[in-house]
Amino acid sequence: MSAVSHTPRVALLDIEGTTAPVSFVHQVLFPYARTHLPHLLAEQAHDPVVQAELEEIARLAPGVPPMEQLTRWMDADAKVGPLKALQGIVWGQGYQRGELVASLYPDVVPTLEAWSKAGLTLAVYSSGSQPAQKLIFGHTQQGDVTPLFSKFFDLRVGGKKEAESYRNILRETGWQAEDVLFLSDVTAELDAAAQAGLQVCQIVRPEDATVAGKHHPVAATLPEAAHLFGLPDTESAA
Ligand SMILES: CSCCC(=O)C(=O)COP(=O)(O)O
Ligand SMILES: [Mg+2]
Repeated sequence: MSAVSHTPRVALLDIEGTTAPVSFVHQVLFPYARTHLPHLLAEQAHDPVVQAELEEIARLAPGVPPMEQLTRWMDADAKVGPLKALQGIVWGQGYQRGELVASLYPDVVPTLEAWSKAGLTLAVYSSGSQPAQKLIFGHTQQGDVTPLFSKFFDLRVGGKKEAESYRNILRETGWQAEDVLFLSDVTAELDAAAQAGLQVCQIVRPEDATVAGKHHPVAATLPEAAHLFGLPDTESAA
């Protein structure tokens, strides 16, 4: 049974819990950043990009030593611009050294290839910084899959639990709200996107023990979401 009367033209995808396993983000990426951020701050504090983020930390948390503030944010899994930007820089060094390779759920690349082939526009909206998004999709076990995506949105459009952020994405792209399908594991993000008029689907991955909400269509994988929304899945595109 289809969940919609209007077939989406754009798929806007979350990362953690939707395209990349929560375990990869929390057990590989976050610990890697926690280990390497002190060295980045010690060695590259005068790099203009790092310096700009340190200034932003000082503005948000006056008087708190920057590494202490970053640790507080990491402990709280806070989605804050300077933390996300600096994590992205550290991850970039990790991918470059071959110490990080990104894991995606196995259904992601085949399904996105099928959607792209069918003419869908694909885009990412994650709390991870735009450079970090390009890094994760640029260094997957399946190679560089960034060419699948037309747009990468991060916290610069606003937080993912605020409807205004999705309106900002619509304004920036000219997409019609009803043409866009937002896929995420987090119900508060789906509530905000739905409030802005987007179609939404919760991705509930059994391996991540995601809890299904009551108000939005639910799928365990991207091919399952494809069936709900009248999109091609891997098999029908082959
Ligand atoms: C770019 S991968 C790391 C994602 C990240 O830093 C994060 O906080 C998870 O955010 P998402 O919006 O993808 O759930
Ligand atoms: Mg998520």
